[in-house]
Amino acid sequence: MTTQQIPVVVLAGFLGAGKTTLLNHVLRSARGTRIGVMVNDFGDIGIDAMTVAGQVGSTVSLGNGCLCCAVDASELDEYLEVLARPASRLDVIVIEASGLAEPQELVRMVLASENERIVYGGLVQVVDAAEFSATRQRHPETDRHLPIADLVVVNKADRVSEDELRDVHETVRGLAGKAVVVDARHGRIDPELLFDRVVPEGEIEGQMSIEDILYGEDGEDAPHAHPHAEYETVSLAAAAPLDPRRLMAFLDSRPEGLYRIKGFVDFGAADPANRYTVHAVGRFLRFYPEPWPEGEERLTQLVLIGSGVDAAGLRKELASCELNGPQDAPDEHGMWGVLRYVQRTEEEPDES
Ligand SMILES: Nc1nc2c(ncn2[C@@H]2O[C@H](COP(=O)(O)OP(=O)(O)OP(=O)(O)O)[C@@H](O)[C@H]2O)c(=O)[nH]1
Repeated sequence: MTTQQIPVVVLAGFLGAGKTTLLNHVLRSARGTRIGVMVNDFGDIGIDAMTVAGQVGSTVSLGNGCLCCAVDASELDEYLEVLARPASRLDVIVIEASGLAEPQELVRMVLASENERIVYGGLVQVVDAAEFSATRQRHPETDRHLPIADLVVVNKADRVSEDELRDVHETVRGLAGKAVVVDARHGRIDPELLFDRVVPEGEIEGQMSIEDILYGEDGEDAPHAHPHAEYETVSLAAAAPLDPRRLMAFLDSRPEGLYRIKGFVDFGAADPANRYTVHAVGRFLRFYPEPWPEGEERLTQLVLIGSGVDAAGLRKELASCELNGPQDAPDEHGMWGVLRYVQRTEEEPDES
């Protein structure tokens, strides 16, 4: 009996590009394909793991830290072992890299895995169409990530004009070599694009060979540039609800370097029914209210990622948003500032 190897697809892209959104779309529209998910979050609180649509028993979170910096592939192997055991009956495994990971390192680690039940299934690189130029300027290494991709998704097509989208698409196509380049809104790609791109043995589609990736183009295992060396992460978990006005004042004046915020906010009596998922990517800010999951502890959990930021100052500012007991109740219009950033149409259910 021959055992089918499970393809392991690496899903990468800069902070906030839309990896989790794409992954959730794929999970929702998988139609019978059994997908195992490995999430590599950056920050003490695993926000991504919490926002990936649950497939019980087939999601593992790699927690704080960057997988691409692990000294060897043993931690990855440990998790692959869990996901790839025959009882899981998975058809494909997707590793969502942290937004600061070096995708080449992740690919190397999958290729180096000793697990015989898995095979490298390709690299998907998600690009934020609206932030692409700015990200390239700040992180020129972005250009190195595209040629090793098998599929590049130019996401957030809705956030740019048609001309801008064409420009980004053309630039990406120029950098991405033979990779397939598709445009998307809210990560809505055909899931088949992800699963059918199993790489033929000995060859990675695109310009680089497996040897190039394993040993570096010049045959040397050169140390990789770390975008996250310059980034700092601040995590906050607060039991007290936040005051909407104070939080908005904080968000409206957030420093330039604070590129990414994600998490859940409890506004207490100002909206007892809903938990507010918050996302900031660059100057983009959105709240997504949804009923608190049953039995879930009412906590605010935030992860802030930025470069050149004053972590202690941010912590202090966030702490000052917490409500101090009943005498500190938010006023009745307090939520207006938050509701300006709620856009329900963005998370429409899939057409499929
Ligand atoms: N307008 C718009 N917003 C999008 C699109 N795709 C994702 N978003 C929003 O962008 C924000 C970040 O999306 P995520 O999917 O969390 O991004 P990510 O790449 O997983 O983020 P990190 O894990 O922090 O690197 C969220 O508010 C998403 O709803 C899109 O195509 N258009």
